[in-house]
Amino acid sequence: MPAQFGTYQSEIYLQGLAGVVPPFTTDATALEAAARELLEPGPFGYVAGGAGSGATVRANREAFDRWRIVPRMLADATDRDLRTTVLGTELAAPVLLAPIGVQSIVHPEGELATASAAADLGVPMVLSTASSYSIEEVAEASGDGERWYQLYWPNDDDVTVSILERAERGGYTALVVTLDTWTLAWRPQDLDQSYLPFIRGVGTAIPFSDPAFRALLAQSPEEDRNSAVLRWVQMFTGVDKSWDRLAFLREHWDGPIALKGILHPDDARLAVDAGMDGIVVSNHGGRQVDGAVAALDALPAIAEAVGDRVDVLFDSGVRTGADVIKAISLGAKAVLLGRPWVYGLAHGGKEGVRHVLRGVLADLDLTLGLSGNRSLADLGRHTLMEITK
Ligand SMILES: Cc1cc2nc3c(=O)[nH]c(=O)nc-3n(C[C@H](O)[C@H](O)[C@H](O)COP(=O)(O)O)c2cc1C
Ligand SMILES: O=C(O)C(=O)c1ccccc1
Repeated sequence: MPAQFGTYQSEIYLQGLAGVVPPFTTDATALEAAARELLEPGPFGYVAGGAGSGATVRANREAFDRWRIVPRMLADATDRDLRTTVLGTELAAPVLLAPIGVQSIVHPEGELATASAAADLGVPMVLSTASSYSIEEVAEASGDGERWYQLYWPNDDDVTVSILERAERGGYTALVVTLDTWTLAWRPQDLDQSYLPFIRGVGTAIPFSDPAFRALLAQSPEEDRNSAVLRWVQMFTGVDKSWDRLAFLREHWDGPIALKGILHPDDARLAVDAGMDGIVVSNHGGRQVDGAVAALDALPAIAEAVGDRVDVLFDSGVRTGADVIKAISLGAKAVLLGRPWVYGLAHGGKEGVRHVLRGVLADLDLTLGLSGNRSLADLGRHTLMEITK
C-alpha cells in the first residue's frame, strides 16, 4: 500500500471540526511573509534574498507560472503511487530537502530539528557542508532516516578526504557536489546589513569541527574565532578545480555522486562523461548568478541531453505540489525543496518543518490525482501546456 500523503488534509479538517486551525499557514507565500515578521532582518534577508536585482529569484517563479497542468477526467486516479528511486535511494515521493547551510540562524536546533522531521516522514535530507551542527550530530538526529551529504569542495585534499570519510561513516549514502557557489555572489540585502551568518553569530553558525581543518589552524577556533572564519571562507573560495578533478572525489567516495548547479546541457553531458550518477539542475534559488536562466527553463534541454544516463534532480522555485508535477513532467526524477521548510523551521522547529513537508506532499498527491495521474510515470510533456503570451 503506497503512502497516503493526502491524510494531512483530512487531519487539518478534522481538527477544524474541533475548532482548531493549523498551527502555521498552509500557503508557501504567506509562510514567507510571516517569517519576515518573526525573524530579525539579517537572517530573514539571508534566507529570502537572492543575487543582485533578484531577477533570477523572480524568473524561477515566473517559469513555473508559464507552465499549466492540463487535467484529465475519469482516469481512475483514486489510488496513487508516488514512488521513485534516485541515486540508489528509494523515495516514497519525489521530494528531498535541499542542502541549506547555517540553519541555526533561524532556529537554535537548526539541522537537528530538520533531520528529525525529515526522518519521521521518510524524506531524505541533504546535509550542507556549512551545517551549524557536525556531520555526526546530524547523523544521530537523523537516526535511521535517509541522508545524503552536500559537499562544498575544499581547497585542501586532506580536508576533503576527512569530510568524505566522516560522511560515509555517518551513514550518508549519496554525495551532492555543489559547483555554483565557489564564491558568494553580490547579494545586496546581506551587504547592506553586513550580514554573513558565519561572521555574525559565529560560534553556533558553523562548528569548525573537522579535525583536518582544525589541524591547519595556528590557534583553535575557540581561541581565535576570526582567523578560523577567514581560513574557512578561503577553504571554499576559488576554482582550482576542473572536470577531470572529479576523479579525485570518485576515488574517495564509494556511493553515487551528483553535481549540483547544472544549467547548460553541455555541462550535463560533461557530468555524464565524468562518470557522475546524477545532476541537480539548479540556479541555487537565484542566489548566485543574477540574470541566470530560470532553472525550470533550463530543465527540458538538459533532460533531453542526458536521457537516462544520469538521474536528473531539480531545484529552485519549487513551492507547491503543482510545481513538483511540472518539474517531473519536464524531465526531473525528483525535486529538492529549499526555502519553504526553512521558514517552517523558523516558525516551529521540527514541527514547522514537518508541517511544511506534509503540506507539500499532500498537495502533490492530491494534485497528481485530480489531474488524472496515478504515478510519476504518467507524467510528461503531455501533462502540461506552455503559456507563451
Ligand atoms: C539560506 C540558504 C542556504 C543555502 N545553503 C546551501 C548550501 O549550503 N549548499 C548548497 O548546495 N545549497 C545551498 N542553498 C541552495 C539550496 O540548496 C537550493 O538550491 C535552493 O534553496 C533552491 O531554491 P528554493 O529555495 O527556491 O527552493 C541554500 C539556500 C538558502 C536559501
Ligand atoms: O547562502 C548560500 O546560498 C549558501 O550556499 C551558503 C554558503 C556558505 C555558507 C552558508 C550558505
